[in-house]
Amino acid sequence: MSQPYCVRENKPCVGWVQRYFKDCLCNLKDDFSFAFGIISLVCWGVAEIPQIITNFKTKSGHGVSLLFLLTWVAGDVFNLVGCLLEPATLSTQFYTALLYTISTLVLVLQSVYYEYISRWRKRRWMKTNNMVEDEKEPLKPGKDESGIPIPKARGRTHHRREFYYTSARSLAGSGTPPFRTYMRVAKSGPSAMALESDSSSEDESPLLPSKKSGTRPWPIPGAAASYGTFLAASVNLPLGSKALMEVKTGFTNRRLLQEHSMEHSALGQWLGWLMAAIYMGGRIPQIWLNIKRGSVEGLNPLMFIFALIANATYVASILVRTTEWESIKANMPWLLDAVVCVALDLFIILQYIYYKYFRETVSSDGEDYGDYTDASKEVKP
Ligand SMILES: NC(=[NH2+])NCCC[C@H](N)C(=O)O
Repeated sequence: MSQPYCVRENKPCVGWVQRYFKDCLCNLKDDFSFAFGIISLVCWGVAEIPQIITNFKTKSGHGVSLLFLLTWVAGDVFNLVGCLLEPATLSTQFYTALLYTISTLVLVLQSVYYEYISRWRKRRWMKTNNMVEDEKEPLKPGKDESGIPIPKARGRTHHRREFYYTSARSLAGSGTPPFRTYMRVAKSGPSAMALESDSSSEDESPLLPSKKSGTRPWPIPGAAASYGTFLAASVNLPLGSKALMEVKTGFTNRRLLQEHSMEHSALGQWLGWLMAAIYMGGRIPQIWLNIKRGSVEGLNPLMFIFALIANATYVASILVRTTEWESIKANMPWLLDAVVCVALDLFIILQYIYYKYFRETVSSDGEDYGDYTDASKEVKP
């Protein structure tokens, strides 16, 4: 097989880059573009690790919106397929997509574990314990119970706090869900989701006294379902369509596709735009969660700092490579998405600074999940 060659520069491509990334670096612009691509790849590679560690330390995933993570996963799928089909995308783009899909899956699984599986196990354990206790003791209101501001308890995020301030007996009543908890009509769209207040990660409102009972039912990811409906409806998934066949064929060989780029780039573009819409919309649940809680505890800002750098260098890698309109146009969904995400991540980082340093009443040891230790200050009226 002949060594790929830079025609204009009259020299061979950079060997290892060609070998591992199937990319031909011919000049300084290409080198810079590739370097930016690698920075982006590394940043995405590490971006989610701080959050995974924070979740692990707090044994919770309440700081990050699960909906946000799910939109990442959904966008990642379109991104991967779009990158495969669109020849104008760089190979670093594809590898970056592969890398963050994997780390996001880890983060999603971890959050689901802490927020649902582990909580469910705790609740089961509590129930069993309460039943045993109820058999031993006659029913009488505990003296602490009257002083407990149950409606203000922040429930899910602070399940440890619940254990301290909510009596075993009041927890035992939690089998009865608050009114309408289970009979939720699926609403679509972020605003509808925002109105939901008693399920999923987005259910903390520490600043406003809640009208609902302090005892909490097993959380159903209602908002997740609503938002999923919204996303599914807005992207109009191409299942069973001719497009799916094209994707199947496309997977077989990216090189082959490049030869027939005109045939397939339309689908690649289409998937790219779907990806962009999903990614851009995905930040909304996180921004909303922060606003609703009036707090950023449990959220690791490093994830958004890395994401910001990763998105910025991603844009740079594309724009430094070429300023030809044709290529920029083909990369438009990826460019626009990354630019908008930079702005949204900046917003989230500013939100973090605001809530952490200007609004947060709890002073912790510098860790944003430290409020568990100081829960009484927030819970007591
Ligand atoms: N699973 C991921 N980290 N996906 C990366 C998403 C990239 C997209 N530009 C965003 O910032 O949302």
